[in-house]
Amino acid sequence: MILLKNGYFVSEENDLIKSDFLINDGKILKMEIGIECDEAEVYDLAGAFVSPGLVDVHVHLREPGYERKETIETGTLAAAKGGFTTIAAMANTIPVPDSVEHVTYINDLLDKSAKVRVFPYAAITIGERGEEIVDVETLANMNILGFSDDGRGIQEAGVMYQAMKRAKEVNKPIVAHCEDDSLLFGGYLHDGEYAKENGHKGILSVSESAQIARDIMLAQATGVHYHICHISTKESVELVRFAKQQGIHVTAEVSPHHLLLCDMDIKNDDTNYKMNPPLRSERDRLACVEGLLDGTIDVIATDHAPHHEDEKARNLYEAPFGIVGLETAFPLMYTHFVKTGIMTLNQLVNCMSRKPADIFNLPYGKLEVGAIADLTIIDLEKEMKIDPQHFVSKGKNTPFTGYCVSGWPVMTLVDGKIVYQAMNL
Ligand SMILES: NC(=O)N[C@@H](CC(=O)O)C(=O)O
Ligand SMILES: [Zn+2]
Ligand SMILES: [Zn+2]
Repeated sequence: MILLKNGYFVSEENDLIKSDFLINDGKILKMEIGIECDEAEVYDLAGAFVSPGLVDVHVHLREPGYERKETIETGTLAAAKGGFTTIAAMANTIPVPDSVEHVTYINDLLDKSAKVRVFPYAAITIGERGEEIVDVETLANMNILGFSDDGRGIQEAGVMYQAMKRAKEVNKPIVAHCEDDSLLFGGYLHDGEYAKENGHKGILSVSESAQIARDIMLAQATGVHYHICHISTKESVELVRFAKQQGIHVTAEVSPHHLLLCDMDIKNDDTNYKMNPPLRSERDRLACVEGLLDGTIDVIATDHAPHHEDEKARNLYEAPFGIVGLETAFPLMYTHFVKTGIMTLNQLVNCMSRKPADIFNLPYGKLEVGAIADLTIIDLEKEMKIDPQHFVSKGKNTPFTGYCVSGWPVMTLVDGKIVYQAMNL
């Protein structure tokens, strides 16, 4: 039994409410002030904030296959340190989880090494090659969150249509990285001011939005739950807004970096600003913020994409796409969106915990008596500079080095067990 004393949670009305939390057998047993319990291990939260455990539906753990970049152990430790209790692992590993054998192998590795709850995605197509669809009906029964070929778009409309039809039948979402390869023209940064001024090849916004437009029509035709990964352009947001108005079952995520940065924030061709989709224009960034605030975009997902230092040391053209995010997402969002009054703390908790659980039909993201005891304790006052050398992730590739932010997670509980605890708590 664990007793957390003197915490605060946030109500739907965005009021901070003082409470103790008694946790037993993986559940919240009591939630009120003045709980006493002799048998419990007691922790004084000293006024810290208690959030339902954060949920990240878009993480690259890299294992199996790319253990040099990250392992299940280091990636899930980073999740725990960042306050995430449930994460979903993308399928661009070696092997790709595209068969019963490969999904079983990955689930076994997760059972052995994961420090937080992890659901893998199964791929949509064999080898994420966009051609042959996986055995959707069988894989749907294997503890997977949904189907995704993240890292690549599905180029053929017919392949996507058939995958959606089959996913709909088994009640699983299609989680889509939207990118039309025929519209890339060798680009590797957003086709905007920074690319032009510095002589780089640009990625058109339409390479994302054109595929989203296609897929929204396919989602309407099939009735599948279609979830869009890392949305980044104004046009994409407008398409999702339209789709929701039509009653099409579409959800979308946005990453903290697309909410915080635009292409003009790139400094000195630093590859820590290179990710896919790229940092877009300020106008796109503002559209993403607006979309998140009005509910067009449902959730925040980090797209934690660790790479080795050697790989990121290459030039902008040659370095791989991707930045880490698990250990900085909450403090960045809290500091730049809640403290500035752009969104409420309750809205942030909704976007990072309740809604990601809800849209994927997971029983998490709840802070109430009887709920599963996935809790994140956050020191909203604690201010600290982001220093990648302190990351537990193997990936140090962040553009946020030196940002002074507050709202650091200090304790994370999964199923009522402490999986992370800061030294000073
Ligand atoms: N986002 C990225 O820039 N990179 C991701 C792939 C992806 O999410 O598309 C990766 O696996 O490195
Ligand atoms: Zn992607
Ligand atoms: Zn990704």
